[in-house]
Amino acid sequence: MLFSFVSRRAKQAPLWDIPGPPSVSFVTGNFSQMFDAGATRFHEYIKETYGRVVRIHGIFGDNQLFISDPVACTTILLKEQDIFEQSEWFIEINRHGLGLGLLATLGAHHQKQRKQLRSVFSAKHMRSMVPLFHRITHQLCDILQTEVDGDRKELDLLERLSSLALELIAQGGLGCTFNSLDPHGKENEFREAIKEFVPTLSSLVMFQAIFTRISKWPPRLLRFGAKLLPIAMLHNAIRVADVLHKHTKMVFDHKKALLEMGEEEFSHQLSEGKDIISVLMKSNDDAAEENRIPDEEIMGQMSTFMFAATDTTSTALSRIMFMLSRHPEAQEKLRQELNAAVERFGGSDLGYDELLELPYLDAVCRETLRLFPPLTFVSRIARADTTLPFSQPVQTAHGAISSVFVPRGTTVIVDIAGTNRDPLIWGPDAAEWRPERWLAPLPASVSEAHVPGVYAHTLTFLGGSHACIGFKFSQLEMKTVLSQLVRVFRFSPSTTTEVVWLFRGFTTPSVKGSTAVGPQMPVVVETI
Ligand code: HEM
Repeated sequence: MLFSFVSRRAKQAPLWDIPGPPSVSFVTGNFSQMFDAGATRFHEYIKETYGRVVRIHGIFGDNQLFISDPVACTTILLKEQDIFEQSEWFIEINRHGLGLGLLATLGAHHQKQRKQLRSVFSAKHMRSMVPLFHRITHQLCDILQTEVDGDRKELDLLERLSSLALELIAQGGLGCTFNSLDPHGKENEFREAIKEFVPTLSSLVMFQAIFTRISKWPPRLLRFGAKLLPIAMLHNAIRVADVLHKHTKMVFDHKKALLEMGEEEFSHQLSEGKDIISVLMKSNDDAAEENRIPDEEIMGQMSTFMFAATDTTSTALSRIMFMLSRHPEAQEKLRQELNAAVERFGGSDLGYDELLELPYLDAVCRETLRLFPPLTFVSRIARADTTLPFSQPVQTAHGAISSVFVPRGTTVIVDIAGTNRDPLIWGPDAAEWRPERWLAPLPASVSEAHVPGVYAHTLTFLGGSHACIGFKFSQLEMKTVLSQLVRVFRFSPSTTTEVVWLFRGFTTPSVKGSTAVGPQMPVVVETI
């Protein structure tokens, strides 16, 4: 272990020349700055100061690259995606915590799973989700109406939008409910376990090296060993994983029993059998034996979707509502577009085609997701020695270089936010929130940059084989929610508190001066 550490440091010599911030700790390098509450500002600072390719220090002087160069990103995410893979730690911890879903597989196994899931995330199927999304959003509107009581009131919108996001994926993804939007709904342990998953993962980071080495041990043995150790966070991780497994199994078994009773019974579910997992199970049932997805993997996808869809969606929705509350003219323009569409189409809820054809609604979503991607970076590890090319020369102490040798084992971090707000791509106003930019042709620099993302020339939903599989689902959720909220209510900033956005894995809102209370986003809500 020591030998491989030392030999990797020696092979990393070419990386030492890449400019970057000084290390602040011999043990943890720049990690505290990379991950603490002010991390987003640090990420912006190092890009502004050192450029699109930055060397940062990891544990014990490990050299890592923080990259927003589009050509380097294309190599990492597309051209050499088989070399730049998720770390073993990420894959193994997800396998133990969430099960054998998309976040726990690589290579051919992962490709096979993506293929199996393609049709359930297709536009054809997404269309049938819209009435369900509307029904859930109506529930939120009813709650807000009761709270506002025909007047205006300051409310923590984050809490309401998080419950909404959870219910959208629970019903749309799994066809079950957590009663998150029921004012009398009881605490639900599955819901709590989903919320606890990210903090639990973060608490285990210090066991990363040892866990990666023993993760293939039989689960019973691992669990037995962990329980013997007097370490509360390990016991907590086992509890969270057990709750997730217990509930996904319960939902799965229920669906399986309905499926065996026949099509009619199956369609009597909350989602009328239109949720993602029901569609998957139905097509699996119809598939030839050799093409069937094992039950264990379907259950793994269930926890994976719950985990991947909840905080990302609530963060995105919160940021959109935050920006609209601070830009009343944009909010009014959106409201007018929505009202005109409802009048034109003669109904109160806009359908799939109508939602997708509204330019300003689309511009508000694109601009917010460009400037404030819920996941601001992703990490990959080079599984083999390779060379990373750049779009423009990087200045080092020994002259300009147009590529760098990256030895096996090096961590590269794709700076999603930095790429999305790069002034060389988006122009001098790249850091401004300006939905209007999407209503005119984009500058040539945008298409010429060839950013390897699946959405709107950005990396918000990433690109390559691990690109977000739920990005169409998520687009539709956001548009459906906005189409109702903005027509029924007016939103304005809190008059008593200031909201600050802090890094907690996702960039989440808090009240300045009371950050210890946890995430919240007070906004004044007024009935129109
Ligand atoms: C605004 C909302 C969302 C954003 C910004 C987002 C972003 C992302 C990103 C950046 C990744 C790549 C992570 C990595 O490779 O390390 C990803 C993966 C993934 N997302 Fe999303 N996501 C969102 C919503 C959703 C929703 C609603 C679902 C499910 C219905 C979903 C399911 C997934 C899954 C399963 C993966 C893993 C894909 C794979 O590894 O093949 N996401 N997402």
